[in-house]
Amino acid sequence: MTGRERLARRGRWVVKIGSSLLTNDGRGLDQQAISRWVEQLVTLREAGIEVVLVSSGAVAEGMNRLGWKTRPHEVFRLQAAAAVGQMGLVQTWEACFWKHGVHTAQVLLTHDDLSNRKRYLNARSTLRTLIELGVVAVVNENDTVVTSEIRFGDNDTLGALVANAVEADALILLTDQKGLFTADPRQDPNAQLIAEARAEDEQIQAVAGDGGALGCGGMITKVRAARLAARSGAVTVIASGREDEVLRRLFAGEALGTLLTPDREPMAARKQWIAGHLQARGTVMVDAGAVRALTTGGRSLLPAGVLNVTGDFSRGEMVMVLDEAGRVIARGLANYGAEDARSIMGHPTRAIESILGFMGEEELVHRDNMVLA
Ligand SMILES: Nc1ncnc2c1ncn2[C@@H]1O[C@H](COP(=O)(O)OP(=O)(O)O)[C@@H](O)[C@H]1O
Ligand SMILES: N[C@@H](CCC(=O)OP(=O)(O)O)C(=O)O
Repeated sequence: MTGRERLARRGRWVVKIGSSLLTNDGRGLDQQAISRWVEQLVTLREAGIEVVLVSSGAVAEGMNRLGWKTRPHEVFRLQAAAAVGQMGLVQTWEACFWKHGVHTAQVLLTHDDLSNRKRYLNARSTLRTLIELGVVAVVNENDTVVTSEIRFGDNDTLGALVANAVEADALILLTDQKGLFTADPRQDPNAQLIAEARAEDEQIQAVAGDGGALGCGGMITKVRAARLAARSGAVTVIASGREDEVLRRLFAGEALGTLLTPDREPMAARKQWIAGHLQARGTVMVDAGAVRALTTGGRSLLPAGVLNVTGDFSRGEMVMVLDEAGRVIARGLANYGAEDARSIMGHPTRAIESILGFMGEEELVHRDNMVLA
């Protein structure tokens, strides 16, 4: 399946919208553009895509509200502007989504939140819970508390780390250019659009230049973000947010913008990411039939094959799957928390609803979320 076709499947997208787009090149929040993106995001959700939004623009909108014409250099001024502008950003997103009956949530993150293991897991769990609740998280950097040394600065990197945390299928970076060009089109009118490349390709790093007056990082940070996102198997698209119906058309598989793909098969990358970044919070002991189904049949783990559950894990957390001798045969993300898992273990799938009072997934651990030992 090509990267473009993958976009046309149900899945999870992290959509990042840059400052220059959101603030209409610094003239204030572009309410019309924002409501058009929201309409498209709502359509995607209806088509089964789970959406997390990364919204820049706090500093640019703060500057606009404070009447500042040039971006200050002092961190404390940037932080003050961000604090002012963030109010406008979240108000606008919330009002637009609410017209469609969709709840939003403000999530402000720092570098520490995503590099410290415990906080990373907390942030991941909050984001995943919001997704499950059908709420659109509107993520930005927590500009008012970060110091210059630990700032992301640009939201491309933040978008990629959020894509890792929620194991997204796609990172969509909407910006003011049609995609990545062979040179900065602001400087070189002959620059050509690159339709597709490997995220790891050294050459695309070389052609990416820095940003405009309002944005931070330019294409350099977008290309780096694509490499980061590829670690957990996400494809990245850099496309113009000004293109009519850009999100709907990408979902329809249209070749818009620049597609940057992981070198490894996305599922393998994603599984490796899960295995390397999450700690097991419990164990699930399974019978010989389940061991065979998992190891030689490439199947998911159903509650029927489970003999014992230990630990106190929540839905979405990692568990170790053990055989009857206590050997680890796999690790994977549990679809049910420990208590529910204990209730349904040993029971056929059709009994889940009557035992728990609701029906979640058929599997206790889906094979896509499982890495064999
Ligand atoms: N090779 C390139 N292709 C396209 N744009 C480039 C390239 N190199 C540098 N740029 C610049 O990157 C800018 C987009 O980045 P940026 O200003 O940070 O926007 P955003 O706020 O969307 O992150 C473009 O306006 C463009 O001038
Ligand atoms: N957190 C900052 C984002 C900085 C920024 O401009 O990022 P970007 O537009 O992604 O280059 C803000 O909201 O202003």
